[in-house]
Amino acid sequence: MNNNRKGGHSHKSKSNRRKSPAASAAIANLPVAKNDEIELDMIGLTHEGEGVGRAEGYTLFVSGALPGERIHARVLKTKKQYGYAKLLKVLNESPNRVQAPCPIYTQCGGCQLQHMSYTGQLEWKRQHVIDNLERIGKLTVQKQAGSDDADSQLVEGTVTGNTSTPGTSAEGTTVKSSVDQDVHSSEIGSHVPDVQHPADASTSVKPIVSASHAIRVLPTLGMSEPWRYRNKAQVPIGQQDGQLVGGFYARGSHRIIDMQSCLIQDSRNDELVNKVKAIGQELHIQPYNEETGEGILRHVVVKVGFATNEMMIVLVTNGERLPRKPEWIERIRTEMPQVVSICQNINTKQTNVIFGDETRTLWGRDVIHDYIGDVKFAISARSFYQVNPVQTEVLYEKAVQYAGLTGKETVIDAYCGIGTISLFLAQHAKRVYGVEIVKEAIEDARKNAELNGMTNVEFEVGASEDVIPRWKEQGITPDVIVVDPPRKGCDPRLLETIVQMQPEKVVYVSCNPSTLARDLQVLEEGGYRTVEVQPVDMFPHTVHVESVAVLQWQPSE
Ligand SMILES: C[S@@+](CC[C@H](N)C(=O)[O-])C[C@H]1O[C@@H](n2cnc3c(N)ncnc32)[C@H](O)[C@@H]1O
Repeated sequence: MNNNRKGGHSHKSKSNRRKSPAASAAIANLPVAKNDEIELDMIGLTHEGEGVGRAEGYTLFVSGALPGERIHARVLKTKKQYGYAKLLKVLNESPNRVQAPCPIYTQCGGCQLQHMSYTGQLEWKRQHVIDNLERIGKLTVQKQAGSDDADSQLVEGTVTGNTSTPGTSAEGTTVKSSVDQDVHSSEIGSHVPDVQHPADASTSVKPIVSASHAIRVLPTLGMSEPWRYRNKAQVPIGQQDGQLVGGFYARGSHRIIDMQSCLIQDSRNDELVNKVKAIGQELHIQPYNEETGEGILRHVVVKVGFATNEMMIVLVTNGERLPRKPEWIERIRTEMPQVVSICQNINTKQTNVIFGDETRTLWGRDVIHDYIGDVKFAISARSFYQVNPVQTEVLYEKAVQYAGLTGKETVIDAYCGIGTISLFLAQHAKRVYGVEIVKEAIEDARKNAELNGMTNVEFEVGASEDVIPRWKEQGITPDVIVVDPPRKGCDPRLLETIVQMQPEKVVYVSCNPSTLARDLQVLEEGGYRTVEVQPVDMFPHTVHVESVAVLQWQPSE
């Protein structure tokens, strides 16, 4: 590549070109160079699940290595502040190391923590939340979950039951006590490294005031059976050696690796996908080719209602044509009687996005049903529905518990999706207002309210940061605001509006600890106190961490 031809390249980038690795290391005064074989102590894990090691103060990221381990590694790449190394041998194993049960774990990018014990994963997830609160939010976290200090900050009805008891997670999974976790975490160093990982760049935030109170972070609520928890599979279809294949893309590529079974997927979904591949092979369906844009079948999407055993299959096709449609329907119906809905989605765009705009019901209903707790949901081909229904109930119950509702309250549910949390809240509140940016999701939310005979909830389409200020002008005064934003967190205008509306409580459901920490800090500066944070393991064996936090309005004297 000739950097001179590229606009905007500085003289510096030009002069950095084509230096040998050894020369680069020497110039930057690095302790290691590319291809060096070294021994390394691992001190942490990034939010992407890579081990973090230090060689004479220089940070190296090593996939597959765990905190607390001493490893033999080869340096793959060096940059000024950090580099990457390949794990060659574990010299001293972490007590958390286990044999990953999935035979394709290292090829597939779906799970990142299968080589870590489940207890270790739960501890790491809690520590990851704490690290973000402290480093990004500049908030103070109690060293021992469950101390009297935090109890004194809780308002009546906020936290009840055994959820604040360290040592026991949801459904009886025992995790180490939080005291143990703190000790252990400093031993295993499962914290955010001081040197920012490139993938962590977006989490960098402004420095701030430290909070004068300490937040209680509870032990992660895990699953007693943390396998086969997913209710939805989305499988790309291709062809290899004349055979129809479907599974997952090999790490960092779009090469499909055929898969018969995924250990985090419900086995009914695996079975249905395998049947569809076999049927497609017999009916000579042409798989879609990403490069040429030719072929017909792009993806197979299957969903199962855990509580109802109803299944849906969606064949995503590159155009309206699905050859031998009656045979498809007949075969699926007879071979998988749980299927109540067979749909076709049409996607002609050259894109990574799975679904196109048009969905047709080929046979049966256009929705399947499922329950979370007592609330019934209709799930259509494209509607968003949490993929781990068991833990969703745990998460929502926690959110309702934190809201501390008595039946008299007005509640706003921002980023409400298809109204799942709203309907949970509506069972305990006077009135709930839900807002969501996707029109179809709000249509589903309204249908779901009707399905459950709930009349004390209303939904509006729009951006939370636009709609809620309007509600404020209209005189709506919420006692509680619940937010469940996407990974990028809440819009600053929404946070500002919350501070102006001053609801007694804010319940923040988050899928990203770094933006949670950033937003909590803003709310703290606006007069709220974060009382407690509960991490919930919605995605065992992956690095994803869900949390729910409760904040109390606490105006300065
Ligand atoms: C993490 S999901 C939560 C959905 C829902 N609470 C649930 O548990 O199923 C975040 C939702 O926020 C929606 N969203 C994204 N930006 C938004 C915005 N500015 N205003 C309102 N909703 C938004 C997304 O479409 C998505 O449905």
